[in-house]
This record gives sequence, structure tokens and C-alpha cells, in this order.
Amino acid sequence: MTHPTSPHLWPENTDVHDGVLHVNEIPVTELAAGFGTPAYLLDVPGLRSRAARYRRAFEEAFAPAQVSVYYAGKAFLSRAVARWVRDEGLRIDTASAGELATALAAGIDGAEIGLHGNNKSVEEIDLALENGIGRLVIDSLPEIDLVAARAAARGQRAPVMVRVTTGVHAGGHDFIATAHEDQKFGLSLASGAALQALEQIVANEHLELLGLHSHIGSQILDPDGFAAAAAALLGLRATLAERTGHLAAELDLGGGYGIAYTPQEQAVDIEALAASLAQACRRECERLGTPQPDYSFEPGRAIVGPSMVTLYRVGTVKPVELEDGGSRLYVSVDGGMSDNIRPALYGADYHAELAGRTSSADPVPARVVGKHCESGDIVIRDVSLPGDIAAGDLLAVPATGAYGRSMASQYNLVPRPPVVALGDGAPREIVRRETVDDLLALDLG
Ligand SMILES: Cc1ncc(COP(=O)(O)O)c(C=O)c1O
Ligand SMILES: N[C@@H](CCCC[NH3+])C(=O)O
Repeated sequence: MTHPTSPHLWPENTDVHDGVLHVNEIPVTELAAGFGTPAYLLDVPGLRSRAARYRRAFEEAFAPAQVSVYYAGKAFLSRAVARWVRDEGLRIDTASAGELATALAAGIDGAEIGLHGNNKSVEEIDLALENGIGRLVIDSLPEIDLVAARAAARGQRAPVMVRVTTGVHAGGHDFIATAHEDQKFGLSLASGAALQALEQIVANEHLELLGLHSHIGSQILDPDGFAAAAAALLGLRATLAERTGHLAAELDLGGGYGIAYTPQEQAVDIEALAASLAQACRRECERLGTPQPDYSFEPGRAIVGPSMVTLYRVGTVKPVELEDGGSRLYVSVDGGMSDNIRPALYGADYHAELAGRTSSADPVPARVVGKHCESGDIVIRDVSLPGDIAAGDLLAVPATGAYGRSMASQYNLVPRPPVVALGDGAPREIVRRETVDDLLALDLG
């Protein structure tokens, strides 16, 4: 067995044998025959070891402070995934009734779940309180009274954190940066809204303030923003303590740890990042003269992203002459923007390799495109593929575990692909393939 080229892009338990990609020792040719394409292939031991690695990295770096790591379910959540990460010692972060209900249905204790959202419905707040949620993250001033009223109606005290907009701008694309001022999330530190929210919560008998939260964005490869946000939160915590006598127990520094999508990129080195962030937090606490808080983190992409591969079947292959005299091979696959919206939405880059056979043909410039009625339905804008790639070939795209299936649509009424779990007993669908009958069942005529 050999590894695929750029092994850092592929799930941990991936090998190539006679040109055929294997995930947990199962050839993708067999998986394609058994489960069809497109399909998301999940390396379960790889997912679990990434979850454990992230937990350990933060625990070790921040010791003796208490650390909780919440897996951000928005990246991809199913009941099996919730159980696997829980078994690795993580909690679950949710952002809707659907995610919350999935975590609960997996048997996760409500106390081990967090709920986010800039526009939580009354039903979502009630579902959370009813199930003894570990924490609700307050995202606006009106939400304070709403959560307090719902808690009061149940005779409860709601455990809450406040999401603070620290003004730190980080993240790959404007749509995934979340802590600069001009966007919808959180309460502004600069305007005083965050402090106002904290004071209101401390004064409210139906709310229990657990701590302060910051999530600066997603797919962050430069670690400096995390320390800047942490320092801002620690400062705000000290101000709140001075003004109210309440020293918030916990700081949640969110998720956003970047992964490699293309051979040129390198994932964040989480052990190094955690160590330098912990050091920065310790120094800031010393400077402020406040004791260290407990810490929590919410990685999503970094845990599930590299653990999955999308397997496509190639259909039409079309050489197109370019204005500069060159040519490009348009390789159409049997999915596209419905199973991976990230290239169209964020201009995200991916990588692909022929997965079902060897080829000695010279590589040619190619563009992998989907089957949807949009010219922007591009899976990979520029990639080299063997010049003999042809209809019927299998193509694998690594690092599609995060925000792939979870953001999938049924555009053109194309049913969504399954998630096939590998390395946890016999291969099985943990999310089954949608069928046209499923789609028709929603159509009431
Ligand atoms: C509040 C919050 N926490 C955690 C995450 C997970 O981010 P990522 O998947 O980049 O780790 C997000 C998404 O960006 C988020 O909004
Ligand atoms: N969905 C985004 C990340 C945003 C996460 C939610 N705050 C992505 O695919 O990169």
C-alpha cells in the first residue's frame, strides 16, 4: 500500500493499493458498487482520533484550568457522530432545534449540549430548557428577557453565556468571519452592548451567567486572532467583576481552526496553537490580576472536515479551447453544488484524485464540474488530472466532511448523497441516500 499524494489532505486511514483508494482498507470501487455515488465516505477511527486530539491539545495546554471541548455540530451532525465524539470526551454545540434534537436523540445528556443562534425561536429555547441544556449562548439584548421569561415560566434558572463581538477580523472569507462589527452575530464590545448584556444577566434571578463567548470566524490559519479575542474577553470579564462583583467562571473561545483543502495548504498545528493561546491567556490574567477562568472551545471543521472524502463517478468529459490558446478538460461528476456548496459560496478550493485505477497518462489542466444547471456549479476550479480520465472513472475529493452534507441541498431535485461510515464494523450508511420518492413525499400535490 502507498499513501495518496498529499497524505495530509486525506482521512487518516486512507491508502492506495494498485491505484485504488482504500478507506479503512475498503476499496472505493467496492464502496461505489455497494452504496452508489456520489457518497461521503467517513473514516470513523480518524474522526474519533481527531476529536480526542483536539480535546487533549486544549486540556494539556490550559491545565490546571478546566477545559471542555464542544464539537460544533453545524459542521456535520448525525446521531452516530454525536455518540462517537461524546465517547471521545467532547460535548456537543448545536445551533438549531434540528441539531439539538439530533444530539438528544443520540442520547447526549442535555447538560452536555450548548445552543447557539442569533435568532432562536421560542420553541428552540423551550426545547433547550426542557432538556436541561448545559448552556444557551445569548446573542442579542432582546434575547435576555425572552430566555429569562421562558425560564421563569418553567420555574428554572437558565445557564447562559454571552457571545461577544470582539472586533477581531479573521477567517478565510467575509461570509465566515464573525467577530468584526458589521455582521449579525453577538453583542458588541466596542459599543458597550456586551457589558450591558452581562450586567442585565447578572441582575436577573432567572439567569445564571456561566461566562463569555467569542467565535471569531472559520477556516482560520493564522492563530493570532484567537489570542486577541481572548485578551478582549478577559478584559471584559475583569470589568464586569469590578462593576458587579461577579467574576465569570468560563471563557469559550469558539471554533474556527483551519484545515488543509489543497496540497499547498497546511492545517493549523493545534498543539502549538493551544500552547501559545494558553500562554497568552495566563499572561493576560496575571496582567489583569484576575484568576484564570475555565475554558471551552467549539471546533467543528477541524474534527470532521478531514475525516471525509466525497466519492463521485465521472460522466461527461469535454475538452474546451481557451482564449489563450490552451485547453482545459471539463470533467463532469454526478453531484456538484448540491453536495458541496462551498466553492460557489466562498470560492473555496478543493483537490481531487482519480480513485479507482492507476493511470500513466500525462496530467492535464482540468476543471471538475457538477451536474446542475449553473455554470458556477464548480467542484474544483483548477486541478491536474490524468489526460485519459473518462466516463465511469471514480474521482475522490478529500476534506469534504465539514459543511458538505450539512449544507447540501436538493437543487434540481437531485437527492442528497449518503454518509457511509467506515472502520466501525461493516461499512454502513449513517445517513442514508435520499431518493426521488423522498423528494416526492414532501410534495403534497
Ligand atoms: C459559534 C460557533 N462555534 C463554532 C463554530 C465552528 O467553527 P469551525 O467549524 O470553523 O470550527 C462556528 C462556525 O463557524 C460558530 O459559529
Ligand atoms: N459554513 C462555513 C463556515 C461557517 C460556520 C458557521 N459559523 C464553511 O463552510 O466554511
